[in-house]
Amino acid sequence: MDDAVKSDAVKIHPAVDNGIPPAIPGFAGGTLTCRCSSKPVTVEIGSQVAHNHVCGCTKCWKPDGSLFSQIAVVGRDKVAVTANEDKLQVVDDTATIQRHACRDCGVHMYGRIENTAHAFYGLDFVHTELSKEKGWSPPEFAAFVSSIIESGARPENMGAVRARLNELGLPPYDALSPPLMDAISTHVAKARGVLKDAQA
Ligand SMILES: N[C@@H](CCC(=O)N[C@@H](CS)C(=O)NCC(=O)O)C(=O)O
Ligand SMILES: [Zn+2]
Ligand SMILES: [Zn+2]
Repeated sequence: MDDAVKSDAVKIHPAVDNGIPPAIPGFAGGTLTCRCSSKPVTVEIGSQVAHNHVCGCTKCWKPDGSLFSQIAVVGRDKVAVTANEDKLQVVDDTATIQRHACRDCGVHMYGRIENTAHAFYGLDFVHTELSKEKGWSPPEFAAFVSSIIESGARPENMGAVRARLNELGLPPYDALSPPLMDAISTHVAKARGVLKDAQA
């Protein structure tokens, strides 16, 4: 990276650019609200989230001007739409993750996997920055980093982006983190009967 460029000149996501607040022990959820000034969609999350991370893919919702999204998982039984559900529509019904977005402001309120055979079936994907509550589990890694190029990021800046992610304590990966990729492959191997005694 060019030493003349201050590393914090690389903006990753508003929730991490100025330091990443820690989880609060015992934190048990909150309310996500879309960006509409009138009749906002609200979604109640009834527990702490897991596997929070920033994602560079083109499919996850990003705030305006952000290189990455911030996304975590929570049990689907802990997710309830509590207002203006009629404004939600699925962005792409052919995608593995069905992202339910507000049709007026475009914010994704939750993503759901409906394929019962998928390794992550039972988990919904949520953006905790849509809540006013403090104490959510912070992002722990960066996923699909190379994919930011597909949204227009300059390939020659990728070194600086990865350096900044490392500096923030968000190790960069071009898919999910190794433990999550291992969990997916373990699930597939078990389903195919090629792995019978794994613990994961
Ligand atoms: N390079 C692709 C990667 C897309 C991708 O595979 N995204 C991951 C991380 S969210 C995924 O699991 N997608 C499933 C889906 O979008 O349904 C892009 O940026 O669009
Ligand atoms: Zn909205
Ligand atoms: Zn993504």
